[in-house]
Amino acid sequence: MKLFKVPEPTIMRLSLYSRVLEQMEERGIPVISSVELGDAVGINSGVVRKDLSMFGEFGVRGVGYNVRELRDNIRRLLGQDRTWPIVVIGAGQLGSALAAYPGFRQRGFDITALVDVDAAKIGTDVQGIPVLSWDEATNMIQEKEIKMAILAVPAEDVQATAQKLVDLGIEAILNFSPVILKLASVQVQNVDLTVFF
Ligand SMILES: NC(=O)c1ccc[n+]([C@@H]2O[C@H](COP(=O)([O-])OP(=O)(O)OC[C@H]3O[C@@H](n4cnc5c(N)ncnc54)[C@H](O)[C@@H]3O)[C@@H](O)[C@H]2O)c1
Repeated sequence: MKLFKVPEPTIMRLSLYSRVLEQMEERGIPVISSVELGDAVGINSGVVRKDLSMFGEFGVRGVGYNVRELRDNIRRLLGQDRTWPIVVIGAGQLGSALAAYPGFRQRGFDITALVDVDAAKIGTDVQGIPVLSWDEATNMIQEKEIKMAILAVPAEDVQATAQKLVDLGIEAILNFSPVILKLASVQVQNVDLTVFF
């Protein structure tokens, strides 16, 4: 496959396609057309065809795409064919719920630990995932070369915490805290669930 930079909206659509293809594969469906895939994710089939053209010509005109082959290609492109260790910062209600969600692991994201400053939480676990102090987490992030973090701390702690993560070598942050992070040289995705209502 060619190496190229895929635009962010395309990446978002690819992960939707990947999810639909996963369900198709589970149901034993071998082939899917661009119209069916478009209908399943609510996107025009022309956009689907354009997105998928980056994988070359393996779609068969008038027949469709091989479900497994397409899914494997998309997974590879999205980096879902390997495991990414992640730390969750903040073992509160949100951080604990995210850590307990099994879907992350199914998609190759392995939540290795939670980190908290609350002595009552440090040393406990969330469904087997340990809650560490910053000292413990600092060692672990460096030893395991963890590059991704989820931020679920109160607003006032966000900027300093994010900077600490960058200094530890974190390269991508999914930020749930209600602060728009200003950071150079790292990928930040700010998530506000209320936006989706
Ligand atoms: N984006 C969204 O849609 C969305 C939804 C819900 C909550 N939130 C935000 O997520 C954050 C967490 O919410 P919550 O309900 O889990 O809060 P919470 O109070 O239950 O948990 C916050 C946790 O962070 C810990 N903490 C504080 N400072 C820390 C630091 N420097 N390092 C590590 N841990 C630290 C606290 O001890 C606590 O355990 C808040 O900022 C909240 O506004 C966002």
